[in-house]
Amino acid sequence: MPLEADRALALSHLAVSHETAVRLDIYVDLLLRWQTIKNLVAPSTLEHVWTRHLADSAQLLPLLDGAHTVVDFGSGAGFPGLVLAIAGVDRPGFHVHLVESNGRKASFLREVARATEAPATVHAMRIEDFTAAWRGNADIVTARALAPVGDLLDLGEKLFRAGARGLFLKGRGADQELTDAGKYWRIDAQLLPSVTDPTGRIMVVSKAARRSGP
Ligand SMILES: C[S@@+](CC[C@H](N)C(=O)[O-])C[C@H]1O[C@@H](n2cnc3c(N)ncnc32)[C@H](O)[C@@H]1O
Repeated sequence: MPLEADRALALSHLAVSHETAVRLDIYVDLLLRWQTIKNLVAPSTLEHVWTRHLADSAQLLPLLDGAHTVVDFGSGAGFPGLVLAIAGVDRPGFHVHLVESNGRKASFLREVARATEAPATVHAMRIEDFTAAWRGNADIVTARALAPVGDLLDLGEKLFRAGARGLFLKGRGADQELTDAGKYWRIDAQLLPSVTDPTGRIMVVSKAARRSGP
């Protein structure tokens, strides 16, 4: 499918303003430019960048409720965190923290955030170091294609203990991940169908507490 048709399909799923669509265009232009030298996403996904990456990320928007602060673990080229920041630009007080340890990807994230004026801060560091130093509040933790939910809960324990909810874009193994993590965590979670991927699931973790003892 040509890029223009993929863009039209993605935008038909997303209720975004003309201004947001323009910002997303800037994002995609930069991604295509940087990709030739920095290899930021799997080349096979570029043809469907709008549906595969942007619309996939943006489907979390309605689930943010009134969240002000989002922390995105392992942002890569910005999915889902940077898309949420761009699409949420008009929400008062909204801010997304993008945590990405790869320096080349972090530079790209900074460049897109600057060019789109997205309310985002890039933390070029390991998630473990970020959470250890984190002193703020987080309403939501997001992640896509980073780790099974049990590992995400380990990484974000401090944030979940303080009341953050999790929004994780998952594949077909989401049920099994919850079963595995349930050995160590008491989890209130819901699995919603992905709008963009028939095998995908959106995992909504409303509460997670580590089980004590064996
Ligand atoms: C498979 S990519 C997924 C990127 C993006 N979330 C997406 O869905 O396209 C995982 C990303 O997480 C980053 N990452 C992995 N472990 C990390 C850690 N402990 N701290 C910070 N970033 C990490 C990697 O550098 C990589 O960019």
